[in-house]
Amino acid sequence: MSRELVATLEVKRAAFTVAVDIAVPSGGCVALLGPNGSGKSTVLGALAGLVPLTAGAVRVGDRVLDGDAHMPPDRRRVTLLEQKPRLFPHLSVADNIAFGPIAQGTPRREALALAREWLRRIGLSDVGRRRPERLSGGQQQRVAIARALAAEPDVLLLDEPFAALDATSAPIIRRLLADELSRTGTTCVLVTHDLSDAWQWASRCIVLDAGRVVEDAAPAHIVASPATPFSAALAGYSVIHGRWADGTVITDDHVIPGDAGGDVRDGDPVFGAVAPRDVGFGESGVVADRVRAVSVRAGRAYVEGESGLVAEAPVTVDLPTAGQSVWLTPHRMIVRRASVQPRSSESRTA
Ligand SMILES: Nc1ncnc2c1ncn2[C@@H]1O[C@H](COP(=O)(O)OP(=O)(O)OP(=O)(O)O)[C@@H](O)[C@H]1O
Repeated sequence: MSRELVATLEVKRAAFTVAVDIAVPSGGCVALLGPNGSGKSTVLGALAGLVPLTAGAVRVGDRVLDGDAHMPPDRRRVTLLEQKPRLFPHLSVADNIAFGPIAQGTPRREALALAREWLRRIGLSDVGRRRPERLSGGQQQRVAIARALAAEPDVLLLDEPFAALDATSAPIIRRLLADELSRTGTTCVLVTHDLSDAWQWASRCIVLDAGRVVEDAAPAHIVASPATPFSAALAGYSVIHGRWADGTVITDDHVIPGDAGGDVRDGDPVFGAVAPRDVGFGESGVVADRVRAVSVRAGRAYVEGESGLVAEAPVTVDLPTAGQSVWLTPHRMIVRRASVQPRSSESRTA
């Protein structure tokens, strides 16, 4: 049975409009990324049937969820898992997990046996009779995952499911969810602010800005060659904004050489993406800068200039301090037009 998700969404929320096409192959995962307020949760709400479409259609396999008619959320076999577990407070943990199967017609005794099996799988066998309020946040999120998957949805929508978890719970829950998604072959859309999660889970990343798709590419492509300032910053590059002229990016204060694609013309607004490892610093160089901050991580130092450039260096060298003048030299800067249309060469499908 195919669980391919194909959606063409248009949603208007007051002055805000989302217009997005999404296709996720059966059992696959697509990541939705974008700045705050770009429309990611609205897209998930629309797919779940919680936010009405102004126009468009949603299909999973051969089942039409939106189009000529609107299928209500509880019949769509599409489950939304958010940052907060949102368990039913008046039901026991086991009854929370059994809720979906019972609603779908599974006899109560059988559904509770299923819930016990899920509790064993998530390492919480001894808490089935408790109310959710007596569990920690991480335990509640594990139960929320079990409740979501026990209902055997065709599509699981994940809205930053790891964001509220501590450093101990997060990897356990990541692993649990990854195992269960691959075991059950559930199709998945993941909203995240973490490119590592997108890299690990998704075959494609769709980047939204102001309700429209501005980038649609494989995670590896976004890491190597980000097409928007947002994804460049997400991938760990320093981002410089300016205008392109004579092989350089001209900012208010600096002139920085870069490598632009053929579609960039003199005078175009552009952004440059520079990896810290590609920036040197010293007493002479390309950009006369002032040190904003110096940080140290895993034996490497990061010298951040007021220009926005960051230089990586060994901690053994004589490091400058904040406020000190320094010359920064970017050896390689990817330059792209600042307002990017969706990549026409990339298919919208995953
Ligand atoms: N119930 C609502 N009524 C009207 N407008 C709304 C409603 N919910 C969200 N919006 C607007 O829709 C836009 C997109 O919001 P949305 O929550 O989808 O963004 P997001 O990308 O998920 O943001 P974040 O990363 O902060 O969670 C915002 O401008 C927001 O103000």
